[in-house]
Amino acid sequence: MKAIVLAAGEGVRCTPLTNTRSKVMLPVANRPILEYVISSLVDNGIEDVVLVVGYEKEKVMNYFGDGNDFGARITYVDQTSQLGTAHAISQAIPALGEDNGSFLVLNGDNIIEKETISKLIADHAGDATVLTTPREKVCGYGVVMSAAGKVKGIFEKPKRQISHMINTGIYAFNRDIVAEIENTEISERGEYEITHTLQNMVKGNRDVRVTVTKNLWMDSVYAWDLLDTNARLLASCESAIEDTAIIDDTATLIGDVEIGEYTVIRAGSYIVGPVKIGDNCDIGPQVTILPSTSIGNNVSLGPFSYIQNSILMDNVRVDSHSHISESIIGFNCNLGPYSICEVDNDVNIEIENELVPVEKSGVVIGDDCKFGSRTLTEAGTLVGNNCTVRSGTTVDRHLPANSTVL
Ligand SMILES: CC(=O)N[C@H]1[C@@H](OP(=O)(O)O)O[C@H](CO)[C@@H](O)[C@@H]1O
Repeated sequence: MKAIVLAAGEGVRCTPLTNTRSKVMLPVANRPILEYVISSLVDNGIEDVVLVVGYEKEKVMNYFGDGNDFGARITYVDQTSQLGTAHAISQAIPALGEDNGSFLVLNGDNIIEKETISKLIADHAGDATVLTTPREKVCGYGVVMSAAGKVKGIFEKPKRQISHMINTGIYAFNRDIVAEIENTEISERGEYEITHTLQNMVKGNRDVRVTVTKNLWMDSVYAWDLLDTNARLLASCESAIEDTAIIDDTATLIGDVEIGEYTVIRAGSYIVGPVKIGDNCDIGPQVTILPSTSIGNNVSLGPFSYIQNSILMDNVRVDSHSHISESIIGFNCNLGPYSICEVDNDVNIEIENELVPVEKSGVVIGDDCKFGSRTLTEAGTLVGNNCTVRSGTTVDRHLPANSTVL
């Protein structure tokens, strides 16, 4: 069996983190989201992967290359205009080659594990099989109604809660889906949607089946949702310390802590897992890192800094006495001494002209930002890429990319 993975979209609601890379390349537990999808395929014996790329495709292609390092054989298909999921699949099908057997389709931006798709692969029969999962809130997803294992209706982002089974965006199709896709009309959202294709098939009495997974399937709709996904993935990490790492005798490590190559943990630092720390990091002295935190490669944390439930991407530098909690700090950021990322409960974050309620929030900072000393960034603030925040200032609203706060 071969697989088509859709990885062409931007993920606009994950702004500012998706301003220079697509959502599939955002790191959680120090791996891009797409790597979890590829691994779950390879673990199920599916090595031939057609990857549909588009937005910021070079970053995807540079990371995954021909797939060899990940145990896969990857063929890339460039979707130059993003005209919907059915369009993306139709562009990719020729790259499956002569093989006329059934194939899988997956979204590249949902985190899954091996078992999530094992049952779909085993169960697929009929013309198409849709993988669903139960969710209390189905808003923003495709919703599936079924009886006796057959799909009775699939509705894209309905206004009413008509079922608790959501479409995971993972399917097994027979090759003759091509003709069905060709007959799919453009939707009211202006796209060719595979859910529309499937609904047409149901109406035409084709054999469209459903299978359910209760295994891992996580979607990060907004940037701050990555923290939940990160915590869930870290929960299954195990202690592992590379031989080349240097841990001072007076440092305390509790629970599952992963430490990469050549990383130094200096005197008096206190780390409570689950925590992942990448390669070549310089931590401490006297740094506190609490669950559930992922720290990328080449990160330095100055004395007395405190990090909790956060994601720090590669090449971040945090100076002494800084406080980062419930926050995401993008690649190559520099936070001066006494930088505070404030945390608050019940914050409403404005995004894409919508106010989104968040139970507990810190801040999200895009790539290449520079904060001077003694800055305070208020809870729920999104800072775009390449911003400069001068010493002693408070950031109390979203900053567009390339802003300077004096
Ligand atoms: C047209 C289409 O394919 N919609 C899918 C797809 O929605 P997006 O908004 O494209 O992410 O993925 C969802 C799962 O993440 C699924 O629930 C939905 O039905």
